[in-house]
Amino acid sequence: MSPESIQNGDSASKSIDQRGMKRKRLQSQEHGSGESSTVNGELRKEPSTEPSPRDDQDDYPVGNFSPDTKLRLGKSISIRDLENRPHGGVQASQDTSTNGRLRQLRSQATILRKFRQQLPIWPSSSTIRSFLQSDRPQVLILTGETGSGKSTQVPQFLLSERWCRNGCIAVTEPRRVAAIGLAKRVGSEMGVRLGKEAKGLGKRQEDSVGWSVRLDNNVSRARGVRTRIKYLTEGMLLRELLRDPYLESYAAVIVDEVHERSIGVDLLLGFLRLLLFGEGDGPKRKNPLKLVVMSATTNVESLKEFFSEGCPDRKALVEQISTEEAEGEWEGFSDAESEAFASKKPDAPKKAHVAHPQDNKLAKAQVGPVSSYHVEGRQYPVKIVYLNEPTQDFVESALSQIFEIHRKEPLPGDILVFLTGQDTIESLERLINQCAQELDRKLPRVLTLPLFAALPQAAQQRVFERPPSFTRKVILSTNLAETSITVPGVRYVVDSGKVKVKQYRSRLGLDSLLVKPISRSSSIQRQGRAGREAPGICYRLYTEPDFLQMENETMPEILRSDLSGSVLSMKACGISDVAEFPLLSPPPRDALEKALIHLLQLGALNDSGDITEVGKQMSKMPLSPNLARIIIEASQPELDCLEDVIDIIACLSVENIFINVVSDEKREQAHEARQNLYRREGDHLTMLATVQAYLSEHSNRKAWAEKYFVSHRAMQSVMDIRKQLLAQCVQMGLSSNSSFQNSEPEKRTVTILRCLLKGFMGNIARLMPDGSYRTILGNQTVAIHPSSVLFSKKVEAIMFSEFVFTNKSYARGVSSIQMDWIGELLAGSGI
Ligand SMILES: Nc1ncnc2c1ncn2[C@@H]1O[C@H](COP(=O)(O)OP(=O)(O)OP(=O)(O)O)[C@@H](O)[C@H]1O
Repeated sequence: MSPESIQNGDSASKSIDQRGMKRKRLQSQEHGSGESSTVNGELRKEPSTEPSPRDDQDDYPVGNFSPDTKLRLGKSISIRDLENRPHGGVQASQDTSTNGRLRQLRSQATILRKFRQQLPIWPSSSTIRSFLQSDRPQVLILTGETGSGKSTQVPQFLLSERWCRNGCIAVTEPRRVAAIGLAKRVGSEMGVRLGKEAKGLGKRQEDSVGWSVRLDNNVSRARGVRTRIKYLTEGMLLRELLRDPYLESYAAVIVDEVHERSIGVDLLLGFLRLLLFGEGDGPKRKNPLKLVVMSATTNVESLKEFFSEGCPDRKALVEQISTEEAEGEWEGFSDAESEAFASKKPDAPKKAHVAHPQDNKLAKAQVGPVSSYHVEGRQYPVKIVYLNEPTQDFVESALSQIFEIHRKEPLPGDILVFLTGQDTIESLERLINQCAQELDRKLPRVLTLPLFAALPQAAQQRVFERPPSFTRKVILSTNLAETSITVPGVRYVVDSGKVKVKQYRSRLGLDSLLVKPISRSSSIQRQGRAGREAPGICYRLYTEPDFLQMENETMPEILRSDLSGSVLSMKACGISDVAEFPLLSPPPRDALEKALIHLLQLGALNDSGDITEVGKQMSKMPLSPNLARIIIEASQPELDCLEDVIDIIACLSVENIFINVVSDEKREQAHEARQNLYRREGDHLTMLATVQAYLSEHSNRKAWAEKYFVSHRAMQSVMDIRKQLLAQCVQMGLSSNSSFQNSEPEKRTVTILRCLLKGFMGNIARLMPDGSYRTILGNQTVAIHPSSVLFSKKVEAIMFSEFVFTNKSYARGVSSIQMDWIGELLAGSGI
């Protein structure tokens, strides 16, 4: 079985309408963007994946129920019953008025309340609230099994607190798909309208739940609407900090899935610690902020230590606890005691009960600024199955595991498979579709759905939809689905045990992408995507000894990444001495210095290390400093190639716009078909030509993409990102006039490449006499990646956008440049 043999590409065609290459400026409308899915290997045309007005409504994801989940509501109602009713479980009503809609939402919330009451976290509601009741800033570190109800319930528990009555709760999630899914679910549970759907109710206040993620800010701005809970990605809250440094619009912040230790989480924890405890200047807000840090798998002690270090009352707190311990009145909360209390075990230590804040007014006043609590219990068991022998090829093992489950297990029971990236997902998708065509007709059909970051948002949301009847969903995901999300219907998890991680090599100043074993914490999170609606099974495609050898936790991103973006965020938020910024895992000093130097070279900082105007603009963009610098350069009136550069950057933000073909025959066909898109200057201008040709296609973009072996899916994401970047540039007053389009093509090409060079000045290599390329900074040998249009070409120097290390060091996204440009650039940047 070869993964590419299922391609539907037409025979190669050389003729691209040259007029079609000229596009309308600023055009970002999609045409023919209907996404396809594959049911039993047959391509099906689905409705357009462009967000429709219904996408923000909770028509299917009224709680995203799986069809047969019994709510355990007592005798008669199952989720299937609910789904069969319009509006997720409310009697059919012709009343489409606002009041009618609100009534429907409320009935649905009443039904869901019974489900919520069954969650392991439910009995701990008042305990959790009592940790945050003092009139000082407080932190609660909350742990509990996957699926116990942390992400959906904790914000709702806090809403009724006195200190929260007029505020909003921000809940951060590592990824947008989780933020949107949770907002929808919690909106249904609360019985309120979501985001912009809430319009206000005249004299009465209307409560709402919203979300804010890249490309999509769904928060109502209507008068009379109070957004009570807002789910957002960590990056979005960091950006809000730039606008509202004291986060005055929030009464509480909940940082969810802290174990992921993304750079965003670590920076947020640092900013929040400063905001809560001031450190030097005292707390910085009028009302004390409450912070809850949550995860199923985290190191509670290190978090406690981190926040306690920043807390000015720390000494007093420690003394107070120890005095009272001696008196036998206050025990604080050891995990065992909390657990015993939460589960109301008859043998719970009496002292723990006495010490419980909700039961003891004195103790309530003494709950310290930093506490921790563990919620005991999980909803449904998940059986773990290991391989007996290690596998050499996890894609093939996943394929046989999927079909074993499919043949053996009855419906319902969708399968969620964890893989490393878009490339492995797409190969497995093709293999599954091939095998599915040969399936016995008596077996259910198979619907494969990919899920990775570069997928357009609407396509990502499809994994939450209910499959057609007699069909099993097989979701192929990166670690995007690893935490926070509940994919309805999933009973089986297949875990490859691998993840693709970015690793920064500070000596070389280059990022590389590596496939590595996951940590135990990730493995537990992956397992936890089953057992959320019914008992489940997790098939680990590794042996038990391999599991035991895994690192406990994933290495924090801040210790393995280029820190330029983080340092820029700190500088933009007014942190002058970044080495003093509180971080849970402080990175080595030389990594910080490298980042400072890099930002200086980019012109984001001045010689005194202060942020410049250019740096401030860069910090507002949802891009790495390199890419943000390129955009600013391109918007200079004398260069003025902003829109072309945006098209290239949008392509760089997805994994690959071209379909990865494997066999020699297909490769030749693809090469032939793409001839008119290829540019001799290299990959960046080839990307630009491809976007322009795609935009000029008005009849059927999907067919166009197939014909040129271009990934339609990737191009849809490119269109999304492009639209967002154009809007962002307009908002920031960066614009271009049309004269650039009229200038000579040769001159335009040089201008674009020189703009790119401004951001990629660390990624340049020159040709050596022996025919190899060596980087100018770092003196590292790199080869041009086989996927590049410049593969095996010899040019005097190259610039590249990505460094990949597989069996050797490769430059990916390569353009040919001239040595004299480099000379001018280096002279200007003071390197
Ligand atoms: N979108 C949804 N559709 C259906 N059920 C959901 C949805 N979101 C949550 N649930 C149900 O609510 C339960 C609690 O989910 P929640 O996300 O609050 O748990 P959690 O403790 O935060 O889990 P994790 O640590 O894995 O993120 C889930 O196990 C599931 O049964």
